[in-house]
Amino acid sequence: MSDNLKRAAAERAASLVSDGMRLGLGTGSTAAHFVAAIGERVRGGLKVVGVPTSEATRAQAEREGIPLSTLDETPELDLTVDGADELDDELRLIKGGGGAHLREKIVASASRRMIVIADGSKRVAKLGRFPLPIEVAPFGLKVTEIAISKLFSSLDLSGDLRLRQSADGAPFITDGGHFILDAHLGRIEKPNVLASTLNYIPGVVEHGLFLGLATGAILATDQGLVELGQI
Ligand SMILES: O=C(CO)[C@H](O)[C@H](O)COP(=O)(O)O
Repeated sequence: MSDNLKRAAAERAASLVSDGMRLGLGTGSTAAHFVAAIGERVRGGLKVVGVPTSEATRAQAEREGIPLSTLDETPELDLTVDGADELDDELRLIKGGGGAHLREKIVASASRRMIVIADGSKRVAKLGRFPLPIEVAPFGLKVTEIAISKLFSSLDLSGDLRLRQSADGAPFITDGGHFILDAHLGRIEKPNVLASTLNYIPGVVEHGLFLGLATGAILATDQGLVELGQI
């Protein structure tokens, strides 16, 4: 998707922001346009406070001059705007392509509204084409991997689990100091069952299925913006 379309979705989301709002600031290339748009408005006098979902977003928001807070200081947020790797018509998401889904999920769960901004091609009939990111503790990696594979078999899911690597070939390390296993599943028939059972596996820190968190979506397409849910 062109950067102009990402920016258009982000600017529409930024137009929903008003004085006094406590904002969750998402992570990724689309969310970065939202952070830039909010920065511009802050420099024009908008009064908001932001809670970043990653160290990268924190650094960008600081450069933009957006006043920042933490969830400990500000545990209730009015609106989170974030990107997604996949979404379906029930506003169920796969996130974590950028490896930030642990903080993204905590921030979204602290928000009254979560609006997804994304490229229209990320809208799917069934989740799972995008590999599901599963953040895991480095300790006992093999044991956790085996437990996840057994869970997949018991749910009739097949596909590889791949340890995410950085450009230098070393394991990718999240902001929380964990690894990510990307599950190449193809299709996820029952996201609710998979989401809840993954959470029971010791060693799984958080997965990228966001269910019941997004309240709306703004999708950028060549034909214009498409809005889903409550905006
Ligand atoms: O979940 C995420 C990061 O963990 C991102 O929001 C997701 O990967 C989408 O990124 P982009 O807007 O660059 O396509």
